[in-house]
Amino acid sequence: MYRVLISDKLGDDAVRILEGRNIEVTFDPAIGKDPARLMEVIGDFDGLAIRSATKVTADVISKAKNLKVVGRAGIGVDNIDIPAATASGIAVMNTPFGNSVTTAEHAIAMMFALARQIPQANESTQAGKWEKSRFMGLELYGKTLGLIGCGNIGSIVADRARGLRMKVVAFDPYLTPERAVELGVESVDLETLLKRADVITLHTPLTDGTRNILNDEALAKTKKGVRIVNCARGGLVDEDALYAALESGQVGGAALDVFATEPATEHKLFGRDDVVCTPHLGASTNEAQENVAIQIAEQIADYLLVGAVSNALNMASVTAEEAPRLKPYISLAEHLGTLAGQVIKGPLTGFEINLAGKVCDLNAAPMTAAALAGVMREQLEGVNLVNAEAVAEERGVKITQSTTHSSAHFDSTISLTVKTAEDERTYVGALFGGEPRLVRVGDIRLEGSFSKNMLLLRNNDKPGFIGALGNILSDAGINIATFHLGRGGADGTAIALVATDEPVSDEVVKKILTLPQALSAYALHF
Ligand SMILES: NC(=O)c1ccc[n+]([C@@H]2O[C@H](COP(=O)([O-])OP(=O)(O)OC[C@H]3O[C@@H](n4cnc5c(N)ncnc54)[C@H](O)[C@@H]3O)[C@@H](O)[C@H]2O)c1
Ligand SMILES: O=C(O)CC[C@@H](O)C(=O)O
Repeated sequence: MYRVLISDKLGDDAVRILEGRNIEVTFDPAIGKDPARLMEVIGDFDGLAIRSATKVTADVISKAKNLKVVGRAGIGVDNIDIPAATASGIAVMNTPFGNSVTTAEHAIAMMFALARQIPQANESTQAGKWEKSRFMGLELYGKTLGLIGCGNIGSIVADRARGLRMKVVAFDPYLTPERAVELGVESVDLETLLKRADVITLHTPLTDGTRNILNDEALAKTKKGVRIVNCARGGLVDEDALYAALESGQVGGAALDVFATEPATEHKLFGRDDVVCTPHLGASTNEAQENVAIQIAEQIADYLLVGAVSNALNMASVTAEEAPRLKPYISLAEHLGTLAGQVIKGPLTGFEINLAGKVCDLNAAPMTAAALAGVMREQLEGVNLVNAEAVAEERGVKITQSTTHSSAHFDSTISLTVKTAEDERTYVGALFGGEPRLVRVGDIRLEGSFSKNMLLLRNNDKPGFIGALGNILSDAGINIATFHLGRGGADGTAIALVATDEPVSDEVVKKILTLPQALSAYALHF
């Protein structure tokens, strides 16, 4: 039974869904705030579901010996060390849409709070003051909203702002002209946005390209009195620069849901009349939390139980519908890779995979990853579908994928060619009744299934070899389970694929190689 830890506050639906799918759940939001405890317990779990409090650091990952998936109920994954997770073969998923509407609404609410000073007016009124003349607001109708980042949340903010009859300009290097037209926004460069916006709202991830995107220099280019809203990530706005710009009046007000350091319990921007703050509440509605809890629980369960991959940040997607169809082909690809990995000597330099026939209709990425993982696992520990491509790329392996829509003798075949500095080998496999079979080695056709202990032999196709081989194996107490022959190599050679009940030792392999017809012999395990 798989075990999942929920280490942050998450909607109850997550527990119900996971348990309903026969997964054991530990729900303890205190663990997310206690890194030492997280390190202590994480080794017991196959899955981890989090929000933003739990920090999945490289240290945590190093202790997560059974962990297969980290699911972030939300969007931002800056609390997860994704390269470390990938290196350990752990899938990282998020729920990119579940809280978008709620967060966009928070940004709009923050814009209104700033424009009409609602928090300050509320506090003053409830304190018994009636300061009607103190709170002169800004009408948003006809004003220009500058969106920095126009993805899921930015687009919804644009839509709501247009409903308020604001003009929307957007800076987003990835916004296509067609999408801008569809959204009714004007796509502009950052300089233009800074110059024209009455209110600027940020909706980008925090990356090297966006960190401090509103710094001293940028704020100096804005309209005097501009309002700034940040419901995306702390660190997008340089907080010292913002403080100075508020002091000088260059910025007329700021509404911040996020901070460079969180939780932000003390801050130089606190206590100002021109600043409105919330404690990272963007996603905090029952609706959004229910959405993300349900989505992440289903994604984690689908991944662990079915092999389906949705919204993963470090591997290709596989739908729950295609996962069962892909499964036997993934197994075939992995068997071919495992075979190849046991035969090659020295580091892998090139890897080619060709899908032929009906298999071309399926998602190729998991098959490529499985075959690569199979090859490399023989040389490196801990390679799996999640990290195979990254590990191969790191080692400079040239990966080539191709498809051929017809397959000569089979419904579908997977062909794998592996290259090292000295060698190049090709293995082709197909499915028989859903089971993986080897159907070609180099240019020699054969038809053999994979089993736990095997011998792969190449010999000159001359009399006496099979009898002598049988004698060596029987002298070593090894029983032959199945024997498949392939003949007709261009160089007059034959291939034998022999399944044995017992493993074949190196010593026995050496004896086989003393036979005059023997060209190569490999003891394989699957
Ligand atoms: N406050 C909260 O509680 C809360 C809730 C949800 C999401 N968020 C945050 O909101 C942000 C946006 O989320 P989203 O779902 O819209 O993400 P998204 O990926 O859909 O959109 C981000 C957009 O930023 C754009 N972008 C990237 N680099 C840019 C750059 N240098 N300049 C301008 N634009 C750039 C991208 O092209 C993309 O369109 C994320 O940081 C997310 O973590 C915060
Ligand atoms: O879980 C939260 O409350 C924060 C969510 C938000 O920052 C996100 O990135 O989805």
